[in-house]
Amino acid sequence: MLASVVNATKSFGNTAALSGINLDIHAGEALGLLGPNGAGKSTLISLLTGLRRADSGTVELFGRSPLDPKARLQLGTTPQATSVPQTLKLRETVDFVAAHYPDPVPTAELLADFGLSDMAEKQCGALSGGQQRRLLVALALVGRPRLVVLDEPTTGLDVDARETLWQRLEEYRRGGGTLLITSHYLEEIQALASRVVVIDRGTVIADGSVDEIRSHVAISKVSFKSQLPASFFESFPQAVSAATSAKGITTVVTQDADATVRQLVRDGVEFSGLEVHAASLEEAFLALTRHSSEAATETAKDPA
Ligand SMILES: Nc1ncnc2c1ncn2[C@@H]1O[C@H](COP(=O)(O)OP(=O)(O)OP(=O)(O)O)[C@@H](O)[C@H]1O
Repeated sequence: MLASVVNATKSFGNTAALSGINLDIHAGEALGLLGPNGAGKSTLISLLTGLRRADSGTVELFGRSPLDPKARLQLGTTPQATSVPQTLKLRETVDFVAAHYPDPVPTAELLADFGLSDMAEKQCGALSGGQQRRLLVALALVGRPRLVVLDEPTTGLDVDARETLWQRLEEYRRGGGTLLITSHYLEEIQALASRVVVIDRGTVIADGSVDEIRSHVAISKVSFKSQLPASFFESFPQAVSAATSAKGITTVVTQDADATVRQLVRDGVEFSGLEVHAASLEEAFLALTRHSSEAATETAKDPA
């Protein structure tokens, strides 16, 4: 195990950012951390990277305290909203960070990997927003870290730039690296993560592969064209809702797609263009976090 958080709490004044959270990070995995705004993701990362201390509980990084420089030497990180030194050249910036590590990636190689070779002699202040993000992720990798922690690494990047960064991160992982990443882009988590942890209100509410997280929310969508009104399908067994789009496509949200399709046939419904979709990661995520906040509201309303 590379890192562990056991029963950690962290409050800021009266706000409990983390309330007894547990998390293990295993070598070689790409762990995607998901959660709504304010769920506690950045706070959790700040404990793991030694930027803050937990109020209670234990946090270990490579079997040591995350505050121990020996642990931090094996860690690469790009915190949310970091900026680059405006007047240093790119090459100087990479050299400077590389000098902290025993066996850094050579500067020219790293800049080439991230498509920044042409900019090597330019000042960092001249970089576009997307190039800055690329440089920051490159800097997280310069020390050949065992674990890379990235808090929303591709926010604000266009699709091409994002996909280029994903490729670099995949290569890092194929080379034996471990990744912890938060993102508001669910397709990013879907593309990169081998395991997904959903946190809400400072605790873990789901932990599994992308498919497992989706299956927590046993919901599918059955779509087709028919002449019947959507309300006809609402009474189907296991149906949750039904609606017809402007294009005349009816979508039945159901807890059992097979039962819905069997019922269509049994009722002799004339349908065409049948499609069945599993819930997306986004739908699963929304359902999980909505459920968790509704439960919390219920508890607050009824303290008994
Ligand atoms: N320095 C701070 N001072 C006071 N409150 C804080 C501080 N840092 C975080 N919080 C509070 O702790 C809670 C968790 O915040 P955190 O930044 O960890 O969430 P997050 O999941 O990273 O959110 P986001 O997705 O918006 O980045 C929030 O209620 C936030 O307002």
